[in-house]
Amino acid sequence: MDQISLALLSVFFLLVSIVWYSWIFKNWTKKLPPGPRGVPILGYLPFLSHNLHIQLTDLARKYGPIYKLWLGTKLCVVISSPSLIKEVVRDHDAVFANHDPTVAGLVATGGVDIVNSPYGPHWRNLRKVFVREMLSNKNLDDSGPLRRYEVRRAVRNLYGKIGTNVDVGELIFITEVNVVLCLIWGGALEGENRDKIGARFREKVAKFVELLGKPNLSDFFPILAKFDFQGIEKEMKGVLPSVDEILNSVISDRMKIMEDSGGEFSSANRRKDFVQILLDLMKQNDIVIGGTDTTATIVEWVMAELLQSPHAMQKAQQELTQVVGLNNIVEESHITKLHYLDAVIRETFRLHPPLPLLIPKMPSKSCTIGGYTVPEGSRVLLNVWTNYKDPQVWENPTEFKPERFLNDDDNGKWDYIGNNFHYLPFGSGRRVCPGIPLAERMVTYLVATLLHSFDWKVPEGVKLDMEEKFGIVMKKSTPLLAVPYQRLPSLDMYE
Ligand code: HEM
Repeated sequence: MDQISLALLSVFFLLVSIVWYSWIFKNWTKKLPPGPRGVPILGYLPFLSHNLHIQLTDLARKYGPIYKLWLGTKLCVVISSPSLIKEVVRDHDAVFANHDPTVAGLVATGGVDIVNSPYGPHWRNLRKVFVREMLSNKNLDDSGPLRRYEVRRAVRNLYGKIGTNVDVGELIFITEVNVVLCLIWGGALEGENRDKIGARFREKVAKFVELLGKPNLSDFFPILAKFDFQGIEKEMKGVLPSVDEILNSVISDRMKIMEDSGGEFSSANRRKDFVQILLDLMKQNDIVIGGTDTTATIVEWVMAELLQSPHAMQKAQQELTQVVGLNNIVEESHITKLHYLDAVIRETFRLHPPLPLLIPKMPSKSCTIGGYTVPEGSRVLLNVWTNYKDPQVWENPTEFKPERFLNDDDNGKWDYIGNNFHYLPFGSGRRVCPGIPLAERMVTYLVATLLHSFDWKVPEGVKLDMEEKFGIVMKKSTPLLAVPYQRLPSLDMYE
């Protein structure tokens, strides 16, 4: 850092102190939640650990289910009991309907994508078209053959790798990218592009997601944002062109095909504003990135848990033999009959929720939660990870036990749509994940196919590492390597 930057930083800290203390004074009369003190100006920032979900859980034990952290000038409120989460996403849903985008997120998307758009007409239009047009039951049913094609392609890809180490996350990522690309644009990565671009794309997406979640001084001292002291904005700007370049090549191919064929976009019954919204949606990388990274991550965790619990792996495979048969291959129509596998997936979502703090929310006005004031503009983290480890609700919470989701009396109790505040892997309320119907189908279909077609083993001499690495999307700390062995009498059915 040069002299000028240092001088600027000193002036800045002086100004911030004034603003900070006057803010504290203004809010003195409000009953803010309890929380650790931290140090002047920086607040709790210097104490944040890299495994934030665990640290926030420890703090909840000390300060209770709602507490505050000062991170620079930003007040962060962490909420972790189901009853208080309900107050946020059900009782005050409209007030908490804004996400709180990071500077990196705004740089990446311009703030006009579904995830980062403020709650209002633009967001409502995008979301409505996305849900009604792209993720409708009809569109999902119509795109079934596309998913089948992609999943079978992944299995064929595995033929050549029998007996060797496979990076499970990478395999699933490329498959899922193509599924989402097909669903949104009707186009996918083809030919040599598939493996070459697919791997490069994954690397860029990993960086993109990492930057989104990285603690950034610009977020905690907005006045500092233009200096970009940590260079996160610069790094994001460096990653974006590669991500866009890959996506744009698919988009422009599809646009050309649609223009040449005078297809559905020019049909008279489509209103111009609707077409514009649809085109806006199609250009959004947040959907492709959000949808693929989360799905690949949970499939990797499911496979890791099953490799660690051979008994559960065997039970899931027995169910597949019964429902699908060894001379047949898995179809999406089998999914609703795979009850044990469904429990395995729900249990994995509980142990390793891909978004352990959901997406940070920002109240549009001050609001009372659990008797405490949550001021307008603060950052609200809903720590669902903590809830899933609560021994009052989950017996032996750290144990992988799919059976806990197999109680007949629980019909619908553990759904994904956010009605049960003890279990919210996809969030809840107005901003609940709109991708649930696709995610649910894809995760089950992918895992079912992998388990039905192959037996899986941990590579010789490798110790299975189950450590989590905190981020907006919480991944395995080391990628899962596993070795496939042929399970079906013949793999010709996949040709
Ligand atoms: C395992 C898979 C997935 C998980 C765990 C997941 C989880 C989530 C969560 C927790 C949220 C935030 C909810 C909230 O703020 O309360 C979210 C939002 C979102 N998800 Fe997903 N998601 C998954 C797959 C997908 C897929 C496949 C798509 C699209 C193809 C998708 C698109 C989105 C979008 C667009 C939003 C933002 C919604 C808004 O702000 O209105 N997700 N997701």
